[in-house]
Amino acid sequence: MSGDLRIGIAGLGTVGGGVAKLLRDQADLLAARCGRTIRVTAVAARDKAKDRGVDLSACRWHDDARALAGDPDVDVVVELIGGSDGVARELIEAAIAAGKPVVTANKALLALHGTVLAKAAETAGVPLAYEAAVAGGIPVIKALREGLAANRVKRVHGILNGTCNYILTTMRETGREFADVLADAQKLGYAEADPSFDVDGIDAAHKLAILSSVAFGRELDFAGIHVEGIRHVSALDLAFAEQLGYRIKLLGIAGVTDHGIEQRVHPCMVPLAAPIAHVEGVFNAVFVEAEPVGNVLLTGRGAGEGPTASAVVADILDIARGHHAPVLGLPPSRLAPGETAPMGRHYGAYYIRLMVKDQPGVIADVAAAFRDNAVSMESVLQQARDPSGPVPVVITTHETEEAGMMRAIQRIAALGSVVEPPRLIRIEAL
Ligand SMILES: NC(=O)C1=CN([C@@H]2O[C@H](COP(=O)(O)OP(=O)(O)OC[C@H]3O[C@@H](n4cnc5c(N)ncnc54)[C@H](OP(=O)(O)O)[C@@H]3O)[C@@H](O)[C@H]2O)C=CC1
Ligand SMILES: N[C@@H](CC=O)C(=O)O
Ligand code: NA
Repeated sequence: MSGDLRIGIAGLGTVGGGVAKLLRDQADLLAARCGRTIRVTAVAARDKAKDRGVDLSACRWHDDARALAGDPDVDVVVELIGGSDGVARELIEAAIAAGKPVVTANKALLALHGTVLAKAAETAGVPLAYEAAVAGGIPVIKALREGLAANRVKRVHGILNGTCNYILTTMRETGREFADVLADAQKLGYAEADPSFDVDGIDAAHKLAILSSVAFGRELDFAGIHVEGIRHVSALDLAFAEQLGYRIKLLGIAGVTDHGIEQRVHPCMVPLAAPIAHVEGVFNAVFVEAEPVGNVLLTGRGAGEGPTASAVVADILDIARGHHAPVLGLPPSRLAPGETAPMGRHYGAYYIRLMVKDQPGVIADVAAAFRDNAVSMESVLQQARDPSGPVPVVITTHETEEAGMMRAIQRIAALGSVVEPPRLIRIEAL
């Protein structure tokens, strides 16, 4: 490709609008960096009349976004609609079939159909770029696929959802309620169209599936990921965590274990001494452990208009320069099958908070449930004394296998003296 690079943008919301503005504002810089002018020639969204904060009157408008794939004035299709099926998927498939490079931020689509789409793109010989889909503005796909290409990755973990990190940080700092803080994240443009994707850990799992595929050279296995969100993290747990020398973060973790590659997303107790404990607000972080490089920590903004547009435009620039790497880091025929180690085999330490009736024998019953399932307690904390109502009891354990821990928790939950479902948070030794 030479001459002007003509861009068609589907979706003009937080990210699409941001991309149009960034291409306008940095036009000279981008042209200097790739030796070509990058122009938006066509756009599509639902509402033609909506003000996008950028003049798009010179662009062709398509009522049907899928028509961008066949528009003769579009060289590159940028999909910023979202959703794991429907128009976004059909547009990307049509663009690949038409031999047009695709840039997308759509992690939901890639997590579920990434292997098939990557194979289609490789077969057609067209780039499928998705830097914005994982950790927004942090160039983590480029880092793993290119900068760290000489390494064998052992483990990758990170804060992959800006909305959850913003909520956990703000709840801890201000004592405000979960729903109230979530509404703020939605106003700031961080949250997904359906915010339950954020708070239930699904968005982080989408990103982890992609990250893990690129890190370990495997087909994606979103269905195999163990996923828990942050709805049950209470102000009480946030405070106990600090008291014990931890901070609670929603982490995505993928790593090599004796039972295969583990993939899990859940709230974690992270030691306050770990750098990731201090990644706050909408910031994301990705920590890679690899040989021979050692440890690499990347941090930056994972959501919002500017950071996400930054990643989308970097992908466009790569295409303008004629630079592209295999979609998932390896030719599709070399990808290993995507299989995930069973969560029951996870081996780690745990924080458990019980609300119990303050009466004799409670701790003995709890300790017996742990003993019978080979779980060794590290500490027990009961601060308040209140014979009239339930009191919190916090237990931390030594490292143990998850399956035994779950059997113990089931037995503890059934005790008459335990008045609420036990709260369990895994402790990560980072
Ligand atoms: N927001 C963020 O911080 C980040 C978002 N992403 C991803 O980027 C993508 C876009 O997200 P975001 O910009 O936040 O979403 P928004 O909801 O802000 O924007 C979605 C856009 O898609 C348009 N749209 C929706 N349905 C259709 C359709 N059927 N045909 C044509 N256009 C349609 C909407 O049109 P209209 O405006 O007319 O309603 C809107 O312009 C998603 O995949 C998301 O996961 C990735 C990283 C960060
Ligand atoms: N909803 C996502 C947006 C970026 O992917 C988040 O909060 O991180
Ligand atoms: Na990124």
